[in-house]
Amino acid sequence: MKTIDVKILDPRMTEQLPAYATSGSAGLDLRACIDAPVTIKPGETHLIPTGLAIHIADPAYAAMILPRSGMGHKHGIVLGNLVGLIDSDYQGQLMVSTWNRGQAEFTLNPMERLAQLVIVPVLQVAFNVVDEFDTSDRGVGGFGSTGKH
Ligand SMILES: O=c1ccn([C@H]2C[C@H](O)[C@@H](COP(=O)(O)OP(=O)(O)OP(=O)(O)O)O2)c(=O)[nH]1
Ligand SMILES: [Mg+2]
Repeated sequence: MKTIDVKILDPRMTEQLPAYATSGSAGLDLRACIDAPVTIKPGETHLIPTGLAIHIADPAYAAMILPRSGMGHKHGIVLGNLVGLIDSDYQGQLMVSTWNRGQAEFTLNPMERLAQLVIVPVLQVAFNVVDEFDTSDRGVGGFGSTGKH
């Protein structure tokens, strides 16, 4: 397993470092490091601190912040940026843009698990400028060009 550096910015996280819930888990749950409950009205977005900073350091990796399915499906709590992308050289606090896309108020409690972090491989590329591409099966077809069924 790869190891990355983490800074604990909120002492409450010392005992609750994100961990894989099962041996096959892809995500590490992030907690709302807030001092008091935060009520998020329908349509509102709040930037919620997680009490942690990570430094991935290796440009061949990044982290993504994704919603938790239960929060998104049951409570309409998803991400204001839809997906958070954490650069390998980012050293600041992990922040969760928390959007209530539902119809009802949602109260986020201190240290509640609100989103999840996934570490993913990344390939950095250089551009080779061309006038024409080599022929491909798809060509420029997209946006439903292969039909519905
Ligand atoms: O949900 C998120 C998304 C981003 N970040 C941090 C880590 C990331 O490396 C940095 C910049 O994110 P991004 O590049 O997506 O935002 P930007 O609006 O382009 O800001 P910048 O100009 O700082 O790159 O903000 C978070 O903490 N949470
Ligand atoms: Mg950016």
